[in-house]
Amino acid sequence: MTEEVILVLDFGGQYNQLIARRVREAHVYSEMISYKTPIDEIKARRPKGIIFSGGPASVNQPNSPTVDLEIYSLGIPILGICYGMQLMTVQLGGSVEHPEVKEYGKTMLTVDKATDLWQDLGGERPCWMSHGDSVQTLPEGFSVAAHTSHTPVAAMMNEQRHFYGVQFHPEVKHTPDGQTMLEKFLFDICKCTGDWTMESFIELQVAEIRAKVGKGRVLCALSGGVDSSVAAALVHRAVGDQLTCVFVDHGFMRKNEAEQVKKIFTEQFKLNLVFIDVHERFLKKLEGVSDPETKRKAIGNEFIRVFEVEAAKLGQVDFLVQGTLYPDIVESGTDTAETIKSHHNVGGLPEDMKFELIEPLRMLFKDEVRELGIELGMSEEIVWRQPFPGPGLAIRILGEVTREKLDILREADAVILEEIRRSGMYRDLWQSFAVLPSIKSVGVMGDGRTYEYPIIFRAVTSEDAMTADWARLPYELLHNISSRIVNEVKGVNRVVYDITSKPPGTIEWE
Ligand SMILES: Nc1ncnc2c1ncn2[C@@H]1O[C@H](COP(=O)(O)OP(=O)(O)OP(=O)(O)O)[C@@H](O)[C@H]1O
Ligand SMILES: O=c1[nH]c(=O)c2[nH+]cn([C@@H]3O[C@H](COP(=O)(O)O)[C@@H](O)[C@H]3O)c2[nH]1
Ligand SMILES: NC(=O)CC[C@H](N)C(=O)O
Ligand SMILES: [Mg+2]
Repeated sequence: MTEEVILVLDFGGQYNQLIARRVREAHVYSEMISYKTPIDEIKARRPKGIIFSGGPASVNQPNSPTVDLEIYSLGIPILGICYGMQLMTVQLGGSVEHPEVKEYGKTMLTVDKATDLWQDLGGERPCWMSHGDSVQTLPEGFSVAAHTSHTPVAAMMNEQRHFYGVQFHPEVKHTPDGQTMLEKFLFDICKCTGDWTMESFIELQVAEIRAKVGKGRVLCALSGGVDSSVAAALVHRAVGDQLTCVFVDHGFMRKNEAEQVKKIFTEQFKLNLVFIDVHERFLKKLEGVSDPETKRKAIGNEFIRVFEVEAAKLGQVDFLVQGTLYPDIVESGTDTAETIKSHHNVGGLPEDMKFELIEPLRMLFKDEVRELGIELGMSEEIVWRQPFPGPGLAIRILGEVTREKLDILREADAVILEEIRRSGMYRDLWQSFAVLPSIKSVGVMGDGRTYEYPIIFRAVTSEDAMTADWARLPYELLHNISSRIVNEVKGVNRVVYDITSKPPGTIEWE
């Protein structure tokens, strides 16, 4: 196995990680790193190629993100996408301007030079655009590879130096030939071999984890969800008995969940496993807290404090494994991306945490993790579980969390899951769950007036949680869920269905 890597320099934007993911789909390992990464670190990785991502800034603004000029003298092929192409243009002596007409969405591209990335791709083909700035004058040694009706330089290249720029986004599915172009960059230009597989990812991670941990002890935060289960299996393969998994029952789990996780994990895995029930502690921490970010941070903090107590019982523990995925990181905010919500395992961690984190999945998306889980021989029952957020029901109760609201929500949620499973749609849905707002409405039941909570039912489809759509469920199923909740769950007199996609909504309500 070769250890070739393509580095993606991140200049911002919520969807940039898709670039690295598309490269991995071509069986070449890829990671996205901040544009601020020092050039020496980039050189030390010895990438076969570098991709500059798009980003929200304009290269003509003062203090817009940039990269060390030395990058152009390393002899490594570079592909600039959108902002990345504009940056390459100005750094190499060309110019970028802000024309009257902007291009957003599907646009026809005319290929002028069907060589290199466009070998066998001549003529007209659709691409997906999202830019306000455009290349005005080419840097020396570059020629136009493609244009559109509004953008004379929609793609450019310097064949000698192996520098390429595209104004459009080859990483999105709306550019049908995008993957083909990327693959030409990887294989024809960067000369990658394309022998990267999940199996090789496992080998690489196992070796890295062993080197990092040495003879140390490791704690794994295990929720029974897909990500932490896969992370635990991977780390266990690397360090065996040096690993202890800790499941925290914070009281915000779903109906019977703690028992189910206990059963699955003691039956299927030979891991050191500790279950701790600290629901009183968590509930107390959330007393009087209703702001979503405050809640998330309080939960993230408390998780770590609980792990510290467990670690102390084991003696010296230096490492904490979490099943963090890429979307958790980007939503929590990065150098370039705005904070949407602080995931408990990223933005919610306390500053004074002493553990060193081991997060082998931090570059991956959920479907890649599922593939990895299957490769590791995990059961479908675990691999295909719908995601459940670490803070659990606490972020599905809008406003203050109380015992009463938790009980109501838990029962309503159980009805939903039961009906969804019965309908055979469980796997088709990314998530399906109940939310409890802290408001009440008037109803009439058995000729009497009621004044009780509504339940919000949310069901979404998604590929990676970065975007999602509300599920078009059959009316009959909606009816069953609604009538069962109102009839069976005390304290609820109304059910509403959330028909908001992401964006503009998020999947969870807090
Ligand atoms: N109840 C819990 N006990 C211990 N660790 C937890 C718990 N809940 C979450 N975590 C930790 O936080 C991480 C992030 O949670 P997240 O819900 O994103 O992942 P997951 O539960 O492993 O998988 P899934 O996304 O399928 O629910 C987990 O991977 C795990 O390390
Ligand atoms: O472990 C987690 N800790 C968190 O703090 C957290 N917040 C959201 N989520 C899950 O992330 C995905 C995207 O969620 P949103 O669309 O609500 O931002 C969805 O799958 C959410 O369930 C979390 N998972
Ligand atoms: N998507 C992008 O990278 C946009 C680049 C730049 N902000 C522009 O509008 O042209
Ligand atoms: Mg989870």
